[in-house]
Amino acid sequence: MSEPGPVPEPRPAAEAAVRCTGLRHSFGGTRAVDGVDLEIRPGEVFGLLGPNGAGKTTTIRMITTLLPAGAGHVTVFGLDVARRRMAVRRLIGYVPQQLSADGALTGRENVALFARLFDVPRARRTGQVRGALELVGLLDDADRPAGRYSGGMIRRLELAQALVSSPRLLVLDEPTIGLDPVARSAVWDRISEIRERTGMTVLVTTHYMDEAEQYCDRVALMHAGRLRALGTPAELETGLGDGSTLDDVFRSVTGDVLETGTGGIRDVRATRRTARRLG
Ligand SMILES: Nc1ncnc2c1ncn2[C@@H]1O[C@H](COP(=O)(O)OP(=O)(O)OP(=O)(O)O)[C@@H](O)[C@H]1O
Repeated sequence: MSEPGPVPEPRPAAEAAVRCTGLRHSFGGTRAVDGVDLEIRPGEVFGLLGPNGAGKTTTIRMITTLLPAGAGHVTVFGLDVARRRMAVRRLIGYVPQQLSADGALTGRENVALFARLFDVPRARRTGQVRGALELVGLLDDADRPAGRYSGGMIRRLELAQALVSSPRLLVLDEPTIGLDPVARSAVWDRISEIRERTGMTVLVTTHYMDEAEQYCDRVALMHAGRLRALGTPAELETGLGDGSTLDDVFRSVTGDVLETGTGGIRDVRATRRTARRLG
């Protein structure tokens, strides 16, 4: 009988982009994430939907290595997040909800800063910075201070910062919150175009069900730390009956109302968080 060999490295190409198994995290007595099983396919735009406090950001922070899993397991392109933290980070571009652009620097300088932070080789930096700005449609404004950008332009600048290291997985936490409808669709159009041009996998959280319906390949509806439904928007809506919307699906699986109420889907707190940015 042969000796057991070393544990082989997972095969990245055949792997799911993200796989969460029995994922949990508590803050004191609050179960923020309470047993999430989830698989995101390479190349899809996957939406994690739910009201404030549902556990979306906590889930994303565990996937992006920023928070250790309380229990359960996460892999990103086959790499175990707990054991291969730095390798996983190199595969991910992350745009958090909080401000990450510096208003005193130009758009180009902001993206160049991220290129250095993410160790883009010096010889490739100028080209990668230009390429990322081009992908988000900011080349013409690249040399203006970011403090003069509109809210939508800042969101696109943050996208460019996350894209500059050519990640395989782009993670966006509420990319359109606080933006007017025109800026919101401009951000989504860029996300769709980036996915088409690069084949990147995109994981996005959003409060806006209409955006998820239009732009996500599949969605998971999250409530009180658990996933309550998962599928394509059309599958979920058809499952409930003709003419149903994702809001209806959410209401039917959680018994909760999306649009109003405490912690409701249109909570203005998060909107203010964005409105204050660069102010
Ligand atoms: N650092 C923390 N300390 C204590 N409790 C926290 C912390 N972060 C999140 N929570 C709690 O965990 C739960 C899930 O929060 P989380 O931020 O993951 O939800 P969310 O769906 O992303 O909502 P939001 O859109 O408001 O960010 C909430 O009850 C929240 O109050």
